[in-house]
Amino acid sequence: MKRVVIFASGSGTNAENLIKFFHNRDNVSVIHVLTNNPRAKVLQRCLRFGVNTTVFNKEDFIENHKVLKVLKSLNPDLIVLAGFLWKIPEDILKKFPNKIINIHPSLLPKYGGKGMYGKYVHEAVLRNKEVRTGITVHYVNENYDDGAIIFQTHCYIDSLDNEEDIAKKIHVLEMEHFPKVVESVLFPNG
Ligand SMILES: Nc1nc2c(c(=O)[nH]1)N[C@@H](CN(C=O)c1ccc(C(=O)N[C@@H](CCC(=O)O)C(=O)O)cc1)CN2
Ligand SMILES: NCC(=O)N[C@@H]1O[C@H](COP(=O)([O-])[O-])[C@@H](O)[C@H]1O
Repeated sequence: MKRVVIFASGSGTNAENLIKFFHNRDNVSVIHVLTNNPRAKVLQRCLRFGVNTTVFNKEDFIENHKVLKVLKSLNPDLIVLAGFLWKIPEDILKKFPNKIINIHPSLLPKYGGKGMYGKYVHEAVLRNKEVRTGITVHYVNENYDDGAIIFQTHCYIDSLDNEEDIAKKIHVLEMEHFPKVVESVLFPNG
């Protein structure tokens, strides 16, 4: 059984989508969700599906390595960042090399890096009058949005689209593709 752990900071629609996708599989389980936000809606979603959660603060994450200790006890095969808004620190990266992936709501390398998350990405895409945007799933390294790209797919931006319209198009792509990308990472040989 492949063990998947998710980090999320907000609504958690991607986390829920992954939990549902793997819910009745006998070879993959989303065993735990961690968040830095005690008010994150992802916590309610996990409660509904009986998925255990951990809420942590900056000290646990960076100073006392409590999050690393939790991850070691969980022993995940894959760590998935799904709307997680803090930088994964060196200690976790070193402990789980090539085992951490992230979903980003743009066609990297464009519109990535510090400050580029959620609506800020869509606003920048709009501001620059892009005709296409999309999603990228990539491995996580010490920088934001800089790791090896695993998957990308795109959608088109219509002239009347606003930031919310783009967010909806991105959401559709994420719901459709992310679980299958996670599965392909877990089982690279099919
Ligand atoms: N080591 C890594 N950690 C994380 C990565 C990564 O690629 N390497 N990806 C991010 C997710 N992400 C984009 O996909 C991202 C999230 C947040 C930010 C950002 O600028 N955050 C702010 C803090 C925001 C807040 O606390 O509300 C900041 O760092 O000042 C950029 C990119 C997850 N972790
Ligand atoms: N740079 C990271 C970033 O912007 N991630 C984005 O946050 C959203 C989380 O939605 P969710 O909480 O409903 O899954 C998703 O669109 C994800 O691509």
